[in-house]
Amino acid sequence: MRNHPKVETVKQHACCGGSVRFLRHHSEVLGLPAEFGIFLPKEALEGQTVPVIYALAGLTCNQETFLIKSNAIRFAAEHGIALVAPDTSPRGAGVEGEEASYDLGTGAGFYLNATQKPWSQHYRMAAYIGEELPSVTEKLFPLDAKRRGIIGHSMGGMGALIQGLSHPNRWKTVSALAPICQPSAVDWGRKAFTAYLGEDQSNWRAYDPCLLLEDGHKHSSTILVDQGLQDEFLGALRPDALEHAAKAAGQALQVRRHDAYDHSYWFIQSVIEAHMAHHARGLLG
Ligand SMILES: N[C@@H](CCC(=O)N[C@@H](CS)C(=O)NCC(=O)O)C(=O)O
Repeated sequence: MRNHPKVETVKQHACCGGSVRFLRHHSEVLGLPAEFGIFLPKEALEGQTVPVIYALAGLTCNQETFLIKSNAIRFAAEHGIALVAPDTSPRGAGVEGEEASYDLGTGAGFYLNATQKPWSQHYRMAAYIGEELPSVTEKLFPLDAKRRGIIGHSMGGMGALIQGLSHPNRWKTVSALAPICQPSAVDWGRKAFTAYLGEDQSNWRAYDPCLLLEDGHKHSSTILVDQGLQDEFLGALRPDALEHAAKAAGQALQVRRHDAYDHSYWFIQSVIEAHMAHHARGLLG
């Protein structure tokens, strides 16, 4: 692999014919050390340039969670696609109260760029996942910047939808698992947006998938969303609102609902194959 002086390999394991690694670097955007996970399929280890899917996890998770629990690696390996899994927030920013609750601060960066003190100095996950991380990983490994997909779960599903809608040229394919679809209208989003973005709700629109659609942002591909109907957070996720907003905006969207499934990675494991196939169609086709 190409050398990059600022990036340190923390752990490395052979997996599904390729390699899963956890790397630490100094993030300029976050102003802190940051860790991310990556799966490189065997094609990348052999030097071929491969497509890549960025995977955003939900509240309380870190750079390991999606790679360990989703079962995505097996299918990424079959398709010859890399996976990149960032953390869900900066770590050790030193903001008072950042460890106090599971849905604000550490583990809950909401994939946005905070504008309000004391969060604004380090809580800049939108720029991190959208700009810095792709630039770092694409310098280090043979990943194709023109064939990037993005997927996420819950808060990360919201992040994937936001990135896909607001930066359609950055991501060729988009999908989400039980995403927070209308954060401005639910407790999770209102709490986070008030803290990170302030009281003025006009500043929330750039981070709300439904409002982005209302404001004319679209992605040229069909967005795939899966949702369990026994999800304990269903009321706060609002897939119906996303469907309405997409219909009104003319955004192609497929929402698949599944009777027995909850919000956990057991649900994700059960639908991940279809998501990897969705990305493979767009990235390899
Ligand atoms: N109140 C719950 C909410 C956290 C939660 O359900 N997180 C989801 C994402 S929103 C998750 O993926 N948790 C990690 C896991 O299931 O391994 C908790 O603190 O455990």
